[in-house]
Amino acid sequence: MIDIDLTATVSDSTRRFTLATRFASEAPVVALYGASGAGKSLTLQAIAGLLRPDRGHVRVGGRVLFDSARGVDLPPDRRGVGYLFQHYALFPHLSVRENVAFGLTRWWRRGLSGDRAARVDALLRSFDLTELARSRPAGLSGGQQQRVALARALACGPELLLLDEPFAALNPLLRHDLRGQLAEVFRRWQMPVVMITHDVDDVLALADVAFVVEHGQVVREVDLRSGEGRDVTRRVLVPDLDIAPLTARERRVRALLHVPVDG
Ligand SMILES: Nc1ncnc2c1ncn2[C@@H]1O[C@H](COP(=O)(O)OP(=O)(O)OP(=O)(O)O)[C@@H](O)[C@H]1O
Repeated sequence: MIDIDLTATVSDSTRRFTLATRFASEAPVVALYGASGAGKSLTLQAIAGLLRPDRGHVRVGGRVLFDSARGVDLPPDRRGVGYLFQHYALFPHLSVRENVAFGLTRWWRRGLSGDRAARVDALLRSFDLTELARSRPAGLSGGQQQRVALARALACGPELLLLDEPFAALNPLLRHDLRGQLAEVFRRWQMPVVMITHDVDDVLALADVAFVVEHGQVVREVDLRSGEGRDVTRRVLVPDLDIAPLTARERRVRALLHVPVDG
């Protein structure tokens, strides 16, 4: 269960933006969907503890991560949250293995103990990165970089995974293929996910519930679990099916999200 109700104000010398976001869901995969600048990344940062809200609460699976009324404000490293940054933010001077190990930062500085080294190796295997372990990120494909970033986000054993535009760094063809892979990661790791996107196809392929964000506020909730189930995810995994016309469900979801049916 994720339960968010917060307000935050960010400003610099020329701009001021107010976030007043509120949503709650028990769905495994929640999407925050909205246009660029709507306030999605700031919401994710507030959940992760990278942005301090003015007031409100952030609760995840019964744990209180932030509650202004109760004086609770856990630091990022105690929130149990894995964060996949937009464009992945891999460290260019570190190898794949070192990047993944960085998810265990505090121990990394003093070297990895046996247990943690084993965990990193298991993550590398799990994301099919073992053979790339000594490579630098610049030499990797977009999909490989995404896998490194996911492995790093999962290294600390988080209870919630936050994904900021997981496909933003990829070309459209690769996005299509990697949606299926990400759906597989969600199934395998079985942890709640909050994903932000401005692509309706990400929502259709991956989310159970979508919250539409506009001007710093959640204005609409769309439950994608009703009706035909996860047929759209199957269509992504079987690309040939993608040439089929939109299903009735896709049309309904696009209408709810206010996306043109041919858009
Ligand atoms: N430190 C800041 N000072 C002033 N304005 C800011 C600051 N940080 C973000 N903003 C503004 O707040 C708004 C919301 O930003 P946010 O990054 O959450 O948008 P977003 O919905 O994630 O957009 P995108 O999809 O492009 O990443 C934007 O207009 C942004 O310019």
